[in-house]
Amino acid sequence: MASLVHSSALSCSRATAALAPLPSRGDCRALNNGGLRTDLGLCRHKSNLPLLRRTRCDAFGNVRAQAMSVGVETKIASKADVGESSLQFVKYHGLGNDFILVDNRKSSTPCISPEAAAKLCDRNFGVGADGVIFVLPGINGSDYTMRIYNSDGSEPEMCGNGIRCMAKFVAELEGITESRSYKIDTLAGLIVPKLMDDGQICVDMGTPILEAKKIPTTLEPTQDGAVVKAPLVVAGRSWNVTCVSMGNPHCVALLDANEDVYSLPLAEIGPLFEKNEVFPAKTNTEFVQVLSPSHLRMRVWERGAGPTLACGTGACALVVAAVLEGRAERDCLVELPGGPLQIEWRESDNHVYMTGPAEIAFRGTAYL
Ligand SMILES: N[C@H](CCC[C@H](N)C(=O)O)C(=O)O
Repeated sequence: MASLVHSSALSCSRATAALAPLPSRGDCRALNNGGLRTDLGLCRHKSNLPLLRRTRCDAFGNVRAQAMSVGVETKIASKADVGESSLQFVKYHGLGNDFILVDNRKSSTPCISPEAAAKLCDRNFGVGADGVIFVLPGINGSDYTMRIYNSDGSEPEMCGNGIRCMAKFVAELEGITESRSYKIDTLAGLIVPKLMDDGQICVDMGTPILEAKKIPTTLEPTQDGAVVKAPLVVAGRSWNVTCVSMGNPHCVALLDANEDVYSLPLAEIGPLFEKNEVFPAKTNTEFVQVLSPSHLRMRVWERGAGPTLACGTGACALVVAAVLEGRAERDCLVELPGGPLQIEWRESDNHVYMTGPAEIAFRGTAYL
């Protein structure tokens, strides 16, 4: 599938700079020695997007000293280059955990397939994202329904950063600017994000699930039916893991106090946890350094998405795990590679509350 992305963020830079005299085709070819196609007298920006007009490109396809016009309505984009259908989307992120959001309110099923979603998530040939989130009509009294596909096309039950982004997106669709809560139905049950006056979103993430077979894991329970500090050998090391579900499965490995979480070979060990046989539905895995009883530092390897800059359900799961292991208080600052989340596992109602940001990045049209 040729996927060309027209991004208004790019096209809005259309004519900001005074156009220098156009180089001849040769200049473009000579400058553009990255083997990029210029047979139509056009450079292609490094993102492989066609530029409307010849322009100076450096060897890496970077546009230089010229405004660039980018878009699928380019005259050269033949039908062969552009698929038959397009998809309007808005790109949001929660601490760098980024998502393509789609207004799907007219139907109760996602408008594109998991395979198409995976292609859109490709960071070279698509929009690039950790997942695609669809806003569907509410059911059983909820305001909306959230469905999400990971960047590998798999469908998880829930996404913490994603539901904060969805709350912001829905408020934009409705033209809401004041603080309000939404009841959002998910495969993990009813989740309630609240837009706060300060722009943050506080989400009632519901109750953590600890029963081993409901994680699910085949690890033997160690504490009241839960898997707490259980040994699991991965990559030749025996880890102590605690398993928590926030609707989606999490394997939490709390490190010794003096071990730097950024010293771990995440790319090597992440997949070995994700696809480990003791997790029949695979798992998200959080590696945690306890800086203090109320300050935890984490890295994550996500099921179906790999290393991400943040994982909201993971941050919730790790606070529950750290409390169960007696290493943290119930209200913690969780430091993720993309930024901080405030997580509270409230004793009064056994619910976990997550507070953090959600930011819009750009709007666009994707061609499928
Ligand atoms: N990859 C996760 C879903 C996204 C979770 C994460 N991005 C979050 O913010 O909670 C899974 O397959 O369970």
